[in-house]
Amino acid sequence: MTKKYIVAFDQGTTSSRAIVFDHQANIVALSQREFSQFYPQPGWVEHDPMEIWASQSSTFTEVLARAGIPADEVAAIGITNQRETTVIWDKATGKPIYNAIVWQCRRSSEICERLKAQGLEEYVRANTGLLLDPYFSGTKISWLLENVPGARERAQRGELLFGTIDTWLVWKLTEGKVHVTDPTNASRTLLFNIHTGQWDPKLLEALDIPAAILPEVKPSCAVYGSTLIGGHGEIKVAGMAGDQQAALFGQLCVEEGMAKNTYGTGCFLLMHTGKQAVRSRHGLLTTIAAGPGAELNYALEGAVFMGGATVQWLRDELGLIRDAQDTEYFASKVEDTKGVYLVPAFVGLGAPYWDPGARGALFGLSRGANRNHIIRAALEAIAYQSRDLLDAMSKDCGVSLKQLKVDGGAVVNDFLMQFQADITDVEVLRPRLTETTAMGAAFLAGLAVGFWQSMDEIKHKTTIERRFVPQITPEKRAFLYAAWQDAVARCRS
Ligand SMILES: Nc1ncnc2c1ncn2[C@@H]1O[C@H](COP(=O)(O)OP(=O)(O)O)[C@@H](O)[C@H]1O
Ligand SMILES: O=P(O)(O)OC[C@H](O)CO
Repeated sequence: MTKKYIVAFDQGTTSSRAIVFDHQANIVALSQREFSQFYPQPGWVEHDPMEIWASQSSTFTEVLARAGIPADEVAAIGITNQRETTVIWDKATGKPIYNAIVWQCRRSSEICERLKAQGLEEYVRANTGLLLDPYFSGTKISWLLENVPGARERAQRGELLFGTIDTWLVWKLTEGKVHVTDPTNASRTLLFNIHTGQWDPKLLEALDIPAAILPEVKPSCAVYGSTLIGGHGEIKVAGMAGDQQAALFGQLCVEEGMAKNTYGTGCFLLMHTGKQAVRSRHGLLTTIAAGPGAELNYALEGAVFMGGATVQWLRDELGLIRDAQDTEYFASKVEDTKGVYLVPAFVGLGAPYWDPGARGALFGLSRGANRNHIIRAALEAIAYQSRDLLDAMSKDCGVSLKQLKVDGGAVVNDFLMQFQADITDVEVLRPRLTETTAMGAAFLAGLAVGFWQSMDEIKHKTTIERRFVPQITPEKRAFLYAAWQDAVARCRS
């Protein structure tokens, strides 16, 4: 049977998606399932790993049915995933010992403070490119080993395995045969030395994590194993990257200085820095970029925790909208926010502030402020936070970006994209296919199995659908942004 398709699994924070791509990198079919979010305490966020697997595997069956293709026409499955989210499971039974601790979860703040007190921050910064913040997997693993009864002893006896979601999915797909991750995901764990490309023994010791629970690290573009999931023989599992690095690759930002911003649950601005691991002096992270080869490439990254999730908050907690897309309609009904600013520091602030103790606030309410102003302020907050990242990146690199490639669920919102261009004074480029995260995973998988032969072949497979050009005056931009900075300052812990 000729292999005509690549399927990408895009396991995000709010939903699991499976997308079938053909040889032209067109989307043939898509299937998506949301899954449960658990908030057991303020600032804590969990997922059920079994529900993640069930939602992801069912999207595969569904997407093949929608595309009307048999599983044996699939050349490979590529994987991209929410990063940092931590699962520990029993090697023999496959049962998770606890829920997955999600990247947004703040429960390991105290462990971070402990490590800071031990003077570890500089070592972490220099060797992992990260900071001591509960965002990253390492302290989530420590929390699980400290708090789940018997976990440390079981880990020491070699009975448990750790994985981020990529690792968990490959392990499930291969029925427990393959325990693997890639450098982009490994570089988010706090345990991976981004210069040597190995797990770092000093950090494993400091966090008291047995090396035996860690997966093997293989290149992002490689064949990891095969799966019987489609029920029609073996399909290769090949190519994986954390979702932000997959989006960078899917946007074909593969050379120094190329950048993209993804608007999903969070917002993630990444700039490729080639073979150079640039150290930020303005609150950004150094991370590994995905590429077609085995050599390590790097990126600078700014991560904002509440991007599209701010819109979910308007919908689920305030009941101001019924659907995320309603925000565009309501925000456009008013000329401005009437001075209302929302700082969505609901789980603290990420880059460039790194303030886990900050909390959200709504400022500037007057008697005439209504739902439209609050909704507009929520969308503007997403763009303001992205400007914070862009400014930090410009300071680190000494150059200002003129163009920004965008992707992710929220970029369909024209109001948001226009405001982003206005407030940053940068041209915002929206691609024809905004599923660039999945496309990045598909490219990695397709290159790994020879479905596509080279970067040259995939280079022309993405096109721009719309350019958003800045339209406000420099004075207005400066006025609006100064008030945002003031609002952020008032939310700091
Ligand atoms: N039209 C829209 N306007 C603003 N936000 C939107 C819109 N559509 C979706 N979103 C937001 O985008 C996010 C979903 O994007 P997605 O890329 O699927 O996220 P993830 O990969 O993190 O699960 C949600 O947080 C949702 O609130
Ligand atoms: O699920 P997303 O797309 O918001 O991405 C989550 C990030 O990978 C967290 O670092």
